[in-house]
Amino acid sequence: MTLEETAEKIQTMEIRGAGRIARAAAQALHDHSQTIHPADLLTYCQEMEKAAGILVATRPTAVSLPNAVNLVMKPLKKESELQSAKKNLEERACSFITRSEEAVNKIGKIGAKHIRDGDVVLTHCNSEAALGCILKAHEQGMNIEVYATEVRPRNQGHITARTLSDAGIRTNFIVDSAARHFMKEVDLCITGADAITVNGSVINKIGTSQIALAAHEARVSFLVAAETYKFAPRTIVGERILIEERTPDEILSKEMRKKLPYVTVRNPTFDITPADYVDYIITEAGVFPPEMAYTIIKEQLHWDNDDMSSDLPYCEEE
Ligand SMILES: O=C(COP(=O)(O)O)[C@H](O)[C@H](O)COP(=O)(O)O
Repeated sequence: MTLEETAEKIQTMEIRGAGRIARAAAQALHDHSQTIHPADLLTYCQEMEKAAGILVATRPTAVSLPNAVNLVMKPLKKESELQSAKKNLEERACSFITRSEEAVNKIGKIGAKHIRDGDVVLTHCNSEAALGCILKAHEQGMNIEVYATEVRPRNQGHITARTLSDAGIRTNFIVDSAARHFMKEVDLCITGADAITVNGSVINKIGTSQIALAAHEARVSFLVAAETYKFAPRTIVGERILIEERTPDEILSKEMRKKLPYVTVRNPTFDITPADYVDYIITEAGVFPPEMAYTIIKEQLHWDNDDMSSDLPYCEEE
């Protein structure tokens, strides 16, 4: 698959979910590096930088995407020779993919410890990190039941329901607006995250914050399962996470909209759950309260003030 094809698949959501997007971007950079034959290091860096820009522009909210691209691209600046620059970049891409897969597995194992036999768990959207916890608990013999939301408008809940059903987990499939109605039957909620800010706010699929609010009201625990590369370093210096708003076609067809001249369709893809409504975040490095986001960014992502300035350019002309 070419880099442009990967970018297109991420944009159209054929590849979706923050972890998968990050791994696909790393793979695309790896493959692109292997495909191109630049004359010198500077040309290589410039071509890779262009490729990185194309990938990062596909979806604006999942911080896993720029974080993955940065991890692969940033050390390029220190390279002095073309062949080793290529080799090292390709190795970093592969190592990110491996670490990302390992992180999801680890989160499943850690998360399962926070689920008790007999629990009723509610999940929203389709998060491999959140589902990993539920699947692991089931695998360990716990008798659990799940409420899975539909997730309008793109119906990611259908994938979640299929995965749970295939695993033999009793699942109640509900429309998004039924979450509060059923909250009294739920023991804990687990979702994934597209981004986590320095103040512990969690950005995830639209509707997550309403579910967190309903959980808070019902005194039901609300957990977030997220790899450490979902934390957003530049929120330390006040950068806001952009909430993607997708085409109205996902909600009402052009034909329908033509008949409703006074109606504007709004389609935000994610929302922000304040840290106050999040009990804790399950990462591959352990379980943390949302208030510890700063420490995770500093200690797990190893970001320093230099990193804060700018990600681009990854290469500098002599
Ligand atoms: O909101 C979504 C997916 O949104 P979309 O379908 O719009 O990409 C998921 O909950 C997070 O990305 C976490 O997923 P994961 O744990 O798999 O990274």
